[in-house]
Order: sequence, then C-alpha cells, then structure tokens
Amino acid sequence: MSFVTIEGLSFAYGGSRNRVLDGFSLSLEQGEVAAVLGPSGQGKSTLLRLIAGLEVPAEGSIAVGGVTLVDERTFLPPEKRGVGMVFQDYSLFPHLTAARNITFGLHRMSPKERAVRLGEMLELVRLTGCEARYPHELSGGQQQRVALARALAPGPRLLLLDEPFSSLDAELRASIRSELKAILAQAGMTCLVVTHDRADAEAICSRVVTVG
Ligand SMILES: Nc1ncnc2c1ncn2[C@@H]1O[C@H](COP(=O)(O)OP(=O)(O)OP(=O)(O)O)[C@@H](O)[C@H]1O
Repeated sequence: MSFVTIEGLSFAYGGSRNRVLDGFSLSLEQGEVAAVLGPSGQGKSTLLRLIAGLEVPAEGSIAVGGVTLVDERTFLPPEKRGVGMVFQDYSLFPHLTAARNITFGLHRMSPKERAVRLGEMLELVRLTGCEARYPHELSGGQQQRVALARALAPGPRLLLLDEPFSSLDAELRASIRSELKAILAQAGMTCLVVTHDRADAEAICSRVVTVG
C-alpha cells in the first residue's frame, strides 16, 4: 500500500450540483514530491482543503501512513491529521516574530523542546539570525521559508503547498525553486504541490498529476 492513498474523491461546494472533484484518485510513496497541475478553477486548492480536513468530501477516502483521515465512516479533524499546509499568501501572523510564527503550533512541547525545534527549523530553511524579525521585515522568499518552517515544525507526515511561488517575482522564483526542492529533500517530506505552472512543477517535483 502507498504512503498516501486517495481514492474516488468527489466534492461539490454547498449544495451545488457541479462537482469540483469527481472520483479523483492518487497514490504517493513516502518522500515523494508530486505536483498537482491544472488550470484555474479546476479544484486544485479544493483537493488540498479536503486532505487538510477543511472540507468534507461527498464520496471517497484519504489515508496517510496507514491512518484513514476520511472515508464514509471517519472524519479526523485537521489538527489530528498530521498534515502541514502552506497557503498561497503564507498566512503569517504579522504581529509575531519569525520565531513566534514558527513555534506557533508547538504548544504541547516544553519551552526547551520548542527552542531546540526552532533552532532546527531555522537551520533547515536557512534563516538563522532572522528569528527576531517581523514578517514585514523579511523578503518574500524569506517569508515563504518562515511559512515552510512553521508547517514543518510539528513534524507532519504530509506537507501541502498551495501555489508556493505565486507571491514571488520571476527573478526570485528560479532561485527559490531549487532552494525549496533542497529543503523538502533534506526534510524527507512527502509533499503535494499545487501549481498552474508546469515549469515550477517540473523544477521541484518528481511527478506531475493533473486535476480536471
Ligand atoms: N468556498 C467556495 N464556495 C463555492 N465555490 C467555490 C469555493 N471555493 C472555490 N469554489 C469554486 O470551486 C472551483 C474550484 O476552485 P479551486 O480554488 O479549488 O480551484 P483551483 O484549481 O485551485 O484554482 P486556482 O488555480 O485559481 O487557485 C471553482 O469553480 C471555484 O469557483
């Protein structure tokens, strides 16, 4: 069995008869980084929201690492899924420093464990020394890496990235693609990356799947 198994996933928004996803299936091996490619409005973000537990599918199932997240009998809430997500706009807390943003979800750790984890994450995303800065004091690429560190800090089993380059200018994109690829490989993360840009998909992912 694959590490991530999505089978027959269907979904329509609030009472609409038009299905955004209709019988979508996908398998991922552990450590695999795959892109979900497709034009605007085809349901890429919706797929991530279903995996994260922010929407409930009409049909189908999702399992990660042998644990069923959702099927006809089960619905694990988002915080119990072990799924990290980085949104298009990064959704950093503007009033918190980089360090506080990164450690935000680590309330179950002791202060000492939290400090160790923060150090590891800063090193992984190469932001050591920037921990006291607020989001507006960081470049777009640095903000993205803070968002990545925040999603990775609790040790998710699966990471979801929604349009990771949409807020970056073209020049930054090229260097950040390879940086992101290296960070994901170093963390050994299984990752699903939503994008509408085939070049982005091919630069960081070993596999491309399409929706729609
Ligand atoms: N909260 C919502 N309520 C109703 N319809 C929605 C909602 N969110 C998205 N949709 C619709 O569902 C469809 C799929 O949207 P989704 O955001 O998943 O597409 P996408 O492929 O990620 O698009 P994009 O590349 O533009 O982000 C679209 O037709 C969209 O208008």
